[in-house]
Amino acid sequence: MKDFDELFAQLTRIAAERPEGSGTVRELDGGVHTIGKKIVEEAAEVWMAAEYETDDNTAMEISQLLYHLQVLMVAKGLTPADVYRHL
Ligand SMILES: N=c1c2ncn([C@@H]3O[C@H](COP(=O)(O)OP(=O)(O)OP(=O)(O)O)[C@@H](O)[C@H]3O)c2ncn1[C@@H]1O[C@H](COP(=O)(O)O)[C@@H](O)[C@H]1O
Repeated sequence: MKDFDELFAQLTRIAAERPEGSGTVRELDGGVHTIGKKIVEEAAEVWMAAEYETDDNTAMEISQLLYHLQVLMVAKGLTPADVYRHL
């Protein structure tokens, strides 16, 4: 099991090393517009899961939203510290 910071470190590494077959690399290559659309889509899936699905499905959709938010952070050069200082 990994936490937010561990996933961010993994995605930062992937962005630098660009391993073959990585979905993260594909998404980063799509750019901020593509990543942004994915975030909106996943946010809607979180909402629908919270209203109509199980808690476990909701947690899974939240994890996917967090992943796509992190991909956007990597694309923009933002770090978790940049976000945490607004919490
Ligand atoms: N946590 C995630 C994660 N959450 C969501 N996703 C992506 O988001 C998609 C889920 O979106 P949807 O529910 O819309 O499913 P979908 O419509 O079939 O997806 P698409 O066709 O839109 O890609 C998945 O298919 C993944 O592509 C993730 N991809 C990767 N990770 C983590 O990131 C790490 C690096 O991933 P790679 O770069 O692919 O190696 C992995 O080890 C995982 O830990």
